Amino acid sequence: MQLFSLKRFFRKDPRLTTDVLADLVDSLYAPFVSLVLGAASSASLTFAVALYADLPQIAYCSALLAFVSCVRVGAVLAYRRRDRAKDRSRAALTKWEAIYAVGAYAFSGALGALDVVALRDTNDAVVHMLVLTVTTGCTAGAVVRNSGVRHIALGQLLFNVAPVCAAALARNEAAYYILAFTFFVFTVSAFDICFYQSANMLRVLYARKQTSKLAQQLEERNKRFDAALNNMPQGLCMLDGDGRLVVTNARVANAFGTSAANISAGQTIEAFASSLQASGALTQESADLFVREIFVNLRAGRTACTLIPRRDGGVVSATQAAQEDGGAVVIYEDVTERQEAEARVRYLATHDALTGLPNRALFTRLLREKVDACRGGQGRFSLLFVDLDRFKAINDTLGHAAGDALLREVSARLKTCLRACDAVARLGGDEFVVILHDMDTPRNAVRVAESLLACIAAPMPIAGQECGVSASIGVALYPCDGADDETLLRNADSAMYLAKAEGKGVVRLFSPKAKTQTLQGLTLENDLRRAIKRDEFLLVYQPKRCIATGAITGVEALLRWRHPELGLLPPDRFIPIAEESGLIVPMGKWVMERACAQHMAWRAQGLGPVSVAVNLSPRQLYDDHIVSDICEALAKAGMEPDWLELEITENMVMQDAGDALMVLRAIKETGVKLAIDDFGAGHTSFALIRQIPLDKIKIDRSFVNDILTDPNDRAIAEAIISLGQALKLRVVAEGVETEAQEAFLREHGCNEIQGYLFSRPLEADALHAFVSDHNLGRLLRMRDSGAIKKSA
Ligand SMILES: Nc1nc2c(ncn2[C@@H]2O[C@@H]3COP(=O)(O)O[C@H]4[C@@H](O)[C@H](n5cnc6c(=O)[nH]c(N)nc65)O[C@@H]4COP(=O)(O)O[C@H]3[C@H]2O)c(=O)[nH]1
Repeated sequence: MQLFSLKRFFRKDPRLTTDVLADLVDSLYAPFVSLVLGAASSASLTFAVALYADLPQIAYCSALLAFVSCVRVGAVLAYRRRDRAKDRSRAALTKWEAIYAVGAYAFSGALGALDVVALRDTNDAVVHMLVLTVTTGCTAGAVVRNSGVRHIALGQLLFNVAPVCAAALARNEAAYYILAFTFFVFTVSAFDICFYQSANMLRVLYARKQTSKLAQQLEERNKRFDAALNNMPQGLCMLDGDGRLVVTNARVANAFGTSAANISAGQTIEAFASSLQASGALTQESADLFVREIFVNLRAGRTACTLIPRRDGGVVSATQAAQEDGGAVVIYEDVTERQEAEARVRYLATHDALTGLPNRALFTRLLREKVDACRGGQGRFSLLFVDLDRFKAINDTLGHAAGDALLREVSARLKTCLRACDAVARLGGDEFVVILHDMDTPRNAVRVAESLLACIAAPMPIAGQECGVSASIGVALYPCDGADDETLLRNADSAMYLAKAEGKGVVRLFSPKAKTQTLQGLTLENDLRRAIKRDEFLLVYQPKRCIATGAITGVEALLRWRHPELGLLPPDRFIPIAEESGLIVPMGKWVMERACAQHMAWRAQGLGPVSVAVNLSPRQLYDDHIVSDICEALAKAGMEPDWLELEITENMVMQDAGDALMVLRAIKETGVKLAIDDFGAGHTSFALIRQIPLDKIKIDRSFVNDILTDPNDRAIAEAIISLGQALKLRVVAEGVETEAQEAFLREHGCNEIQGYLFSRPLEADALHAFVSDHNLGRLLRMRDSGAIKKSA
């Protein structure tokens, strides 16, 4: 069927790509020698025939043949000289194919003409034989040579053979009929060969193109694979089922901190492990683990991850994934940093970052384990709840960095004072807890707790200054003060609360009383939160008297709390709670506003010039809004600032020469007066006092109390008065109860006194009446003594 499918034979393959067309055109022009030799031999032979037959028409044909051959040789030379790079377009190729086809058809036409002339014009059998030999040879050559381009091969076949057959039949002789038939058979066979050769050549060309395309794709894929392999952050090894490295990258060596020379494809995993060991990357043990795990996973065909310790302390993770062919892919990664980070996270989850002590979470676990271990009479222990006294004030005064340093110092001291078997933890803030192993009697537990107190109380250098801090400790014993961890901790906390309530800096054992006190403390704090809104606070005012003139110069506003159930509470019952909880800030603001308003109310009622003093707490001093709060209180009342006096305590400025001074100067700039309260009780350096913009010093009540009997107190009082005089500050003595005390103070140059001698703190109306009476009495005394007349 193929043989007679002429349409198909002539049709160009639709898949014919430009590349393949180029190869086909090349196949036409490439056999140069055969073309030259074929042309030369056929031309010379036909010339010889022409001479032999002595027929000019044969000579013309052979001349035409020679001419066409020369043109064809020229075309081949031109094709070979062309610029291949530019001349690869489909149009150019089609042009060259057409040039070749014209040459081939012309050559065959000339040959066919020769055959017709020879068979028609002569009966010489030798001429016929020579001409037909040339035709047969050229036809066979053309079919073989041009079979890549079928229409050229077929065209030549037809142009060569058809004239022979026609001329042979025209002779009307039996022998020439046979000749025509033979040529016909030859044509059909040549046709078949041409078809086969053509198809085969196309197949080969397509296959070659496909192969080169695949090779190119493979090369590109390999390049991509290599790029991916060498640029991935992890090391990769592909192993065959026998544990031999098939593929690997340089990162494997990096992960083990060794050179890439130690690893190569084709190596067994044992050889690889040995080279890692020899290079010092792995210990013998790690190398064994490295090989063992790979084979275990290979055999089980499972995916698994192994951590391989390096000799330098690093860790490499090997994640092995099984492959279908029995091999595996292993990803090696240096996870040293990740492991360290995880360890750090684990550490931080259980330890306090500031002090390095176990945190609440770890301590809760330790305490629970301890209780479990001691359950059923298996053991006893003590739990201490340690809370620093006035830590918040210290933190606020000296700053957080100093507070942190103090906490670190305290935890270091606690650790040093305890045995290795005891445990200490920081619950948060300034709260520490201690488990005293085997400490089963109250006496022993208290003894250790007191030694901790002493240890904490020793002066510590914080922020470049000697700082003294005390702590309160509550003690609960297992199992008598709590059979489970929560109860025990709660009871130790209650005992600590009792220690705070009973003066701070002491140790208290848990008792039902401690529990009640704690409950009261907590209840008070809750009540305190609501007290401002419910208007439960009130101010009382204690007058101050000028020693020289006897006039009331000012009053000190003192806070009281009218508790709905507990009645009137003095400040020492609630100020410490307010300080601890921070409620002192809004409370202090309320006091300032109320005192200013009262001062203006008295003035409106005709009371003479009486300044009003208000106590400031450390928390207030370091509150960002203190200056604006002062201005607001003055503005609300419409009061001039120099009638308001703010009393700060010595401790508030004791250890800070920076922040405290800055705030105090800003306060002073508002125009209010500043007094230092309880002077002498702290450790303020005289150098520091000089830097504070003060107006007044108040001698602490504790010195005034025994001023006549205790030489030390007397010396201190005298020194304070001298200091005040030297710094040109007014000196006020607090807590003056007797005339003898007043006489002493007068004699030594003290300016003012405050105390029960002439007045307790009074409510606003009572104070108004007191000052009016006092002034009236004074006027009368002055008139009686003639002082008024004299001055008038
Ligand atoms: N034994 C005796 N005591 C006398 C005598 N004269 C006065 N006092 C008492 O001494 C305290 C003087 O106040 P302070 O030193 O500022 O000491 C105050 C002050 O530090 C604090 N406080 C009172 N009100 C406030 C306030 O509004 N804000 C702040 N932050 N603290 C306040 O509470 C402390 C105690 O205040 P109060 O209980 O009112 O006690 C007052 C007063 O009643 C006397 O002759 N003999």
